Amino acid sequence: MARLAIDSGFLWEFGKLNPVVQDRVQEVFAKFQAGGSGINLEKIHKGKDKRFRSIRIDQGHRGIVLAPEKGDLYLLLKVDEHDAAYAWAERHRVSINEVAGVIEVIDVVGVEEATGENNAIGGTAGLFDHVSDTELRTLGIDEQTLMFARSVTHQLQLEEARKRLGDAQYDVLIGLALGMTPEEVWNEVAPQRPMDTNDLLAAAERTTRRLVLVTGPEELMDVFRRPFALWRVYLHPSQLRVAHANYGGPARVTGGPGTGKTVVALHRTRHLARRAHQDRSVLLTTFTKTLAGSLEDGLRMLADDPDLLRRIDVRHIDQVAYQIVAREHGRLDIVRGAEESSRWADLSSGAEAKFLAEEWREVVLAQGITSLLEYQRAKRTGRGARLSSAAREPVWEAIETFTAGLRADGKWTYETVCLEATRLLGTGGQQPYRHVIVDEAQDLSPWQWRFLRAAVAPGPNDLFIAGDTHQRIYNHRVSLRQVGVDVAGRSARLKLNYRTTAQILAWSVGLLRGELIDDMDGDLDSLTGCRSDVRGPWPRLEGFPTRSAELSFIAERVRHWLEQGVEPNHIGIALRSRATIAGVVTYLAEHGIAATSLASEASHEGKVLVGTMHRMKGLEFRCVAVSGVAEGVLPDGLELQRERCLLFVACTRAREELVITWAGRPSGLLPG
Ligand SMILES: Nc1ncnc2c1ncn2[C@@H]1O[C@H](COP(=O)(O)OP(=O)(O)OP(=O)(O)O)[C@@H](O)[C@H]1O
Repeated sequence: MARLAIDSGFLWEFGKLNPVVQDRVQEVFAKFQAGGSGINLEKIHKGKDKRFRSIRIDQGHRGIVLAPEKGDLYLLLKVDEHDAAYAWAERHRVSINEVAGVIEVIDVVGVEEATGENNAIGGTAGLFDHVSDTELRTLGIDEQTLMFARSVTHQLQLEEARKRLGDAQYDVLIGLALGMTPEEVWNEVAPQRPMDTNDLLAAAERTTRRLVLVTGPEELMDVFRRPFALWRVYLHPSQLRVAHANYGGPARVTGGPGTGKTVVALHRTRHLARRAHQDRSVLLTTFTKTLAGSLEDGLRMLADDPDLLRRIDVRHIDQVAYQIVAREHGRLDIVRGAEESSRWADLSSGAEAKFLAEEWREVVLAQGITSLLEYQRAKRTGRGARLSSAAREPVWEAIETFTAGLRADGKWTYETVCLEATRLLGTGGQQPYRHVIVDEAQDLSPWQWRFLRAAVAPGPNDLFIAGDTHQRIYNHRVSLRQVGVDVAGRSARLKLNYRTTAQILAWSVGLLRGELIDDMDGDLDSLTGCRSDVRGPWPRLEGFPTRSAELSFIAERVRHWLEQGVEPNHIGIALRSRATIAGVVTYLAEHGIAATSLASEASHEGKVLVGTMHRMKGLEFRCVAVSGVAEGVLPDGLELQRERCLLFVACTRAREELVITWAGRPSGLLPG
């Protein structure tokens, strides 16, 4: 039975194939792995690597495989339409990097072209003039890449050629370009142990960044079933470092959209659970039920050992707090939005009632205020007109009446549940968790943070926080230090986006207009350095005179994507308001496209998914239409920032294609 190592490029192509061809690929390679008859490996005469063979998938498609000179390990490198697959084989070569010992797939024609282009432009000083040829060779740079390196005068040229170079050689060059000394680079890239660089299997085992080794048919099928879920098996070194680090206290990971923060949170959860001893001692949590559900799905893809899973609790924060309080008080009667508003309205009229509700959340709860005196001393930044100390007295009284009313009626809001849970944990209650991992941390409220802080004993690896303040879609502005979470010196940032094309990412980052947003730790944060290696079309922006013309365009686009073989539930339509979802679902149905609301509990299989921008948080689709981005009254200040972030979140859900549409005039949020 042949052993197979599947290259990430192969899986990426596979994931994009029409499902019928995908089935055929699976069949062929399952047979191949089993040593089946009728599978022919054909030599590729013009291939750049004499070990390349082509394998027939169907009439129109070919796979490219590297057949070993000795041993039984085959590398699956490429699957594509006939001509594209052959063209690939005529450009690429596979080699083992002498220093790092990993397998590199190099676009040798591309590197030659890039060298020629750079030389034609010329330039004053070479970027690597300070490093000698010998030093470059010692670091594992091959002769062709050496010539390329000598042609580079600007870091951008290196970035542009990144996809063409071998991974390990790119790492060396970028390290040097960023000012590391050859010794420092050597310490980063060279493994500690000596190794045999002729052994393909050993090299494949070391190439965890881009190769997945499969030993049996089940593993092969599992990899094919989830072609985009490569993160399960390999992490980028920068991700792995964070996921497996040993931290003296709270730590966090930040990074732009799609950089793998959730993936790191999942790996860290598994890592800590493997070392934990008690059931339910590791909490993986976030701020909504939907997101907790997708964390649970992700975790199940990563771990199937029931003993390990038992040690992990995956629930959203309100639910965790609810259980702690319910243990003490029995079933809780939770007051929802409308009833809460009417309770405020009983205390005051119209705008005043709304003001009271906001004052309670944004000042009193946010700062953990428990007395009139504290309230009178409190800062009310961002809350509009000043309130004198005397004017605060009746406000405080009204808030106290509201909370006392809830207590008297045996009713709760999720906020009061959270406060009570924190109180119970503080009064002798034992901290229920050894480790808490929080995803989408930017949207937690201060009272939820205080609760989490109380739910885990301070100590090594107590809290791990993943989030991106550019994706904050609710109003909470938290200073981690003020809620007792100090991540100083334990913060890492991820920069490589794995989800979105460079075009979608760049355009979406433009929506934020370079806005600097707080980093929850007293500083400002920007998305500088966040990048993607995958290319694709630029987002399409389309305005229409009427809403029905807009919907007709969306239906046409969706149909086009479906015809391209994109599965219906890999297509998402994002809307600003919940009220418009049903209309879009019906419109698509009337035009022969099965669709459903993202919020629907029924199966999403075979249906295009329509949802609010809020609901899209944390999800991803191959193709996304953001609809209804029309002119409207734009708020200002923080509200405006939040609207921008929301549109940014919706747009960065798209892996490959993004369209933005509106009827009438475009929204002022779009770049002019
Ligand atoms: N090392 C990796 N290799 C391959 N794919 C990866 C890797 N890390 C992440 N991904 C993929 O990138 C996508 C985004 O990852 P993830 O959802 O963890 O990012 P995120 O930073 O949490 O995003 P967001 O902030 O936008 O919600 C996912 O499809 C994930 O499978």
